[in-house]
Amino acid sequence: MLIGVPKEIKNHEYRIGLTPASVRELTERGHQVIVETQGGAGIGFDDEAYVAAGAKIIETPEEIFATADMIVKVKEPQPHECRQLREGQLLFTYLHLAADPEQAKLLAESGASCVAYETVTDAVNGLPLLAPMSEVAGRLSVQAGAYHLQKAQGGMGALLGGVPGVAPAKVLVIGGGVVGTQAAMMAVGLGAEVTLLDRSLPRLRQLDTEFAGRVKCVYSSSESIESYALEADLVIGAVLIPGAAAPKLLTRDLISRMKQGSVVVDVAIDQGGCFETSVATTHQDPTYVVDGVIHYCVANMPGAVARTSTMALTNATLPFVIALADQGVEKAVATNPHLLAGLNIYQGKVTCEAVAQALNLDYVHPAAALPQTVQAAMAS
Ligand SMILES: NC(=O)C1=CN([C@@H]2O[C@H](COP(=O)(O)OP(=O)(O)OC[C@H]3O[C@@H](n4cnc5c(N)ncnc54)[C@H](O)[C@@H]3O)[C@@H](O)[C@H]2O)C=CC1
Ligand SMILES: CC(=O)C(=O)O
Ligand SMILES: [Mg+2]
Repeated sequence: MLIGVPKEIKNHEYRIGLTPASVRELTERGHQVIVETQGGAGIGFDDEAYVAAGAKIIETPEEIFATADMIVKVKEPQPHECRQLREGQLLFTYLHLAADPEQAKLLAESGASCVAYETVTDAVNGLPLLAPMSEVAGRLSVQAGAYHLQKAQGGMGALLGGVPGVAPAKVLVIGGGVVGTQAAMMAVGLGAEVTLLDRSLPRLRQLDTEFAGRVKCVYSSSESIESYALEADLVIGAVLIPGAAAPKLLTRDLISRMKQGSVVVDVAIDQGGCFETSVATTHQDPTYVVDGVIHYCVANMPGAVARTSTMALTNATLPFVIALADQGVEKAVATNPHLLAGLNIYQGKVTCEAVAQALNLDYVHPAAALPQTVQAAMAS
């Protein structure tokens, strides 16, 4: 298969879909890989490293989109990238379609098969291609929050850990999955007073044991969200209903009653955000203020530490890239239900139920969208 890797074009996005090490794995299996010139240069993967791994360097993204059988990216394609996709082509990247009707429309119109990293599943109810970036974003969320609590950044001037004689700041983490757990761990490490809310009792039990009393693990309800948010210096939004738009858990009214100079970090912004006042921001201009509360809503937080993130992401995506390249999309998803869960758009049809629901579009079960011959093979 001819695999194409264009340079990422979102604001301050230096990650890349394949490292030279992952290119080598693919070329050793007989695949061809084309990489846009300077695609990994921002994080120390220069063109020579890709050539040494067996890739060919291509001058323009247009040539990559025009020739590759599979496009491997990191962030969701931007509108002019979507328009270059074509029928029969395979796109493998983050999509976050529930919050992005325009992208969903363009991808459906392209006729391409689009597999979203964030809805690929695993055998233990996890999201293995979201998890590494959630680990990064969870850890970063506390760094971002701590920074913006500083007076010169517009914050109230609080130090997360306090000092002897002065109480630590209060951190509220809403959602105790991968992002929330990593955020709580970092906040504990910095000495903050941490409360974590989740709606899953098994998850709360597990975290209560793991944090051994160092984090208050509380059931998430409108009441608990309100009472802890009003006391908080930093709130981190880390909820997810896979594939779906994030529920709005902090209302505008509640935000208006929070402490002046407090900070909210909405990590769930890529699924539309879990605070009513959240609007996606960029690394270049990451924050804005609503009613005295600083909002940090960067939709590609891991891009800030792009070298670590690229390696963590490609460690997880490579086995799936190999499966897709070796078998082609139809056979790969037909033989792996976890990859099938990643199929969001197939030849114009929306094949992820949560996305279809969020965007009020017709849903076709992914297995039913595949060609008859593949369906027959799946049934036997
Ligand atoms: N902004 C960025 O750069 C990045 C954003 N993300 C996003 O962060 C979000 C969280 O991701 P993960 O931690 O990997 O998801 P996860 O699935 O591991 O955890 C989500 C948690 O939210 C909980 N939850 C659901 N509804 C809730 C509610 N009403 N109240 C409290 N908890 C609730 C679930 O029980 C689950 O424990 C996702 O939207 C993900 O796409 C992830 C990486 C980077
Ligand atoms: C998950 C995601 O949106 C990111 O890594 O940018
Ligand atoms: Mg600003």
